[in-house]
Amino acid sequence: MIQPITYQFVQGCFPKRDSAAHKYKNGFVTTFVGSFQYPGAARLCCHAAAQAGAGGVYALLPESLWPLIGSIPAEVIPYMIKEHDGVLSIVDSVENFLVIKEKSSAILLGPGIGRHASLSNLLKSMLSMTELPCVIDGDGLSILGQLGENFLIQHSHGRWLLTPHQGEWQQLLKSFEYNPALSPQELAAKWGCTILLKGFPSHIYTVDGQIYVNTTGNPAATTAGCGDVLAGLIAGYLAQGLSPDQSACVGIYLAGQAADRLVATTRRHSVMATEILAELATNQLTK
Ligand SMILES: NC(=O)C1=CN([C@@H]2O[C@H](COP(=O)(O)OP(=O)(O)OC[C@H]3O[C@@H](n4cnc5c(N)ncnc54)[C@H](O)[C@@H]3O)[C@@H](O)[C@H]2O)[C@@H](O)CC1
Ligand SMILES: Nc1ncnc2c1ncn2[C@@H]1O[C@H](COP(=O)(O)OP(=O)(O)O)[C@@H](O)[C@H]1O
Repeated sequence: MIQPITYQFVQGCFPKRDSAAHKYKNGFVTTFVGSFQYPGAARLCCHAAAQAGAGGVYALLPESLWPLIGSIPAEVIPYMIKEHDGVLSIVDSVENFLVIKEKSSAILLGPGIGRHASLSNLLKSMLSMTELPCVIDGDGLSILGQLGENFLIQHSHGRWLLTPHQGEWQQLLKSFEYNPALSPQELAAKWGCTILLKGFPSHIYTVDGQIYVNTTGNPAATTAGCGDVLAGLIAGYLAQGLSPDQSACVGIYLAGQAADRLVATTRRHSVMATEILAELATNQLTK
């Protein structure tokens, strides 16, 4: 049965914060997002994860982004990775990843990292070295396609959440040599991971066969960067202890609702990713 995501459902999922809370109890996110080509992806993902309430956000960033560090939110803790001729040092990346993942409770990989051949080994190492729940989006999905279906099945164990748009989904199926019409419901169970298939409406397919359908959102949010905000939000909730299914439902509902409010108040046909963030900062969830 397909279950609509409702206000009550989302409200019931929100993390509770008690008086003994401190930042490490609230959960940190380790992010590997953005590149010289896509600095905005780093900015949007990290901002969204912090705003969702993660205790902190670590960002593994290529050293070429250092001149732009001022555009990354001040709350984010950067770990700059050495590069040789524009290629990230695998040793440096993995060393830093090992340090910060120990202090984290969720990982976000992929948006805006690019698709350089060397990233395949890098992502493989990171994904093999952690048991933490992990959101994989954007270029991370393309690289996952190269790593193969068996790698996904062997490592996901219900902890990974894939957030493709239709283009990324079709590409992933092609990489795994699947019929493009294959049901995401069957694949979520086979792969052992949650799949959030973005579109209108967006659907969430869980490992145990449940399907959720989002009830918020509109095409105004089909602008570059809105997916990065969504991925960051989801990772932020994942870090605070929500399950991959809950994090996906909460993230997509909130981002869609923010876009709905913006369209209703501005009467515009289009919204920007930074406007979604600003809207969520003022109104997280409305009835
Ligand atoms: N400000 C930034 O730095 C931004 C960085 N981004 C990153 O840029 C990288 C490339 O992202 P792209 O999404 O452009 O990937 P691609 O460069 O692979 O483009 C997507 C392809 O899929 C096709 N497609 C089919 N259905 C689609 C759908 N529903 N939505 C989108 N495309 C569809 C498109 O026609 C296109 O050929 C990703 O890592 C992404 O995270 C983007 O999120 C945009 C913003
Ligand atoms: N047809 C649609 N109608 C409404 N919302 C959509 C539609 N397609 C995508 N979305 C939403 O718009 C955002 C865009 O995501 P995505 O395409 O991944 O953008 P990007 O990767 O460029 O940031 C997501 O929040 C997604 O849920």
